[in-house]
Amino acid sequence: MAAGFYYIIFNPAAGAGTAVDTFKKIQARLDDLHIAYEIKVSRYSGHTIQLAKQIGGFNHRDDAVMLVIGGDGTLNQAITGLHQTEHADMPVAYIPAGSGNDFARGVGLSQDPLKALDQVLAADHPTVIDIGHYTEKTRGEAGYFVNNIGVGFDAAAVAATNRSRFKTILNRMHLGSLAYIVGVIGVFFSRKPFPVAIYVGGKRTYIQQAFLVTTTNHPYFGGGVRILPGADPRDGKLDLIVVEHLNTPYFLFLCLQLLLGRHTRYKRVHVFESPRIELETPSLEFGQMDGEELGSRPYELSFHVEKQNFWFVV
Ligand SMILES: Nc1ncnc2c1ncn2[C@@H]1O[C@H](COP(=O)(O)OP(=O)(O)OP(=O)(O)O)[C@@H](O)[C@H]1O
Repeated sequence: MAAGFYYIIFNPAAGAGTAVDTFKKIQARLDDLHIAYEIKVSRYSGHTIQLAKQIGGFNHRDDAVMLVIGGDGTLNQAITGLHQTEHADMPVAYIPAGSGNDFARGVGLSQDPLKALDQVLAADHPTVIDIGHYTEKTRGEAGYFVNNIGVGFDAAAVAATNRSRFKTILNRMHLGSLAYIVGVIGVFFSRKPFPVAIYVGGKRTYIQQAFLVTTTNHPYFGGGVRILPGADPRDGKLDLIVVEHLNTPYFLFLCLQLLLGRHTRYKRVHVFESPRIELETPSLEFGQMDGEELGSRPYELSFHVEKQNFWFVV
């Protein structure tokens, strides 16, 4: 079955505004091909959730696909909104147009918008890919993530990057990953290790000196860093990595090994894989979800994996 209609959700703020050019290219190609669509533009932070709720709530077509043009945060919000309707099974197509685009990397979707559109248009049935669901008990929140949820180092780096005046400039130069690296260096010297308790398969693991605690759906985070090369977004499991910080030189060594893809072989790097994972941090820590800030708090998180219909071929 071919897609008969595309509901487009477009975030013009994604990629520090570079998504606008991407959107124009996609629209021109759809018009050339006489493909039917309707555009909904995200006008403020969080608006994408409302737009996806409207699409899922009012759609009556069996052949409709929701096509998201934006970054990982936009995709997250579109899926979150769709899951608040009776049409959570509507397939989601995606054109990466953000700064990091880790989901596209993680599932094998091209970073080139027109090539990604070719992958979308080549689909004739939904493709099922894992997404994560989380519940955060400290503040009674719940939701979905497509990439990862991090507590500690990466989340502090996201918070620092978002407050950085360099982010917009670097994004305009297509150097969004560099903005994140600047944030990483900034927090590296300011954050302290913290204790974390992990619960997987009925077993509790306590780690006293955790620094990075990231639960991920696929290998990438932070705009292309392969944090967990073995994480597979189609295996029905989530992966959790905890990197300890014993002292600065050793942590720097582990970071170097991470960049070389060899970090998981060291005993101060802990990897857990399961459809269900729980963790608790007693201290106030930063959190991030798909690159969006979750705020600072003691975290009590439960994760499980769910299946989502997507619409593209890889
Ligand atoms: N019209 C808008 N103006 C400002 N912000 C918006 C608007 N629409 C959505 N947003 C917000 O834009 C933010 C960034 O979106 P998104 O994550 O898609 O892009 P990105 O950060 O550039 O990409 P990535 O997450 O892939 O690095 C989200 O927090 C979203 O709520």
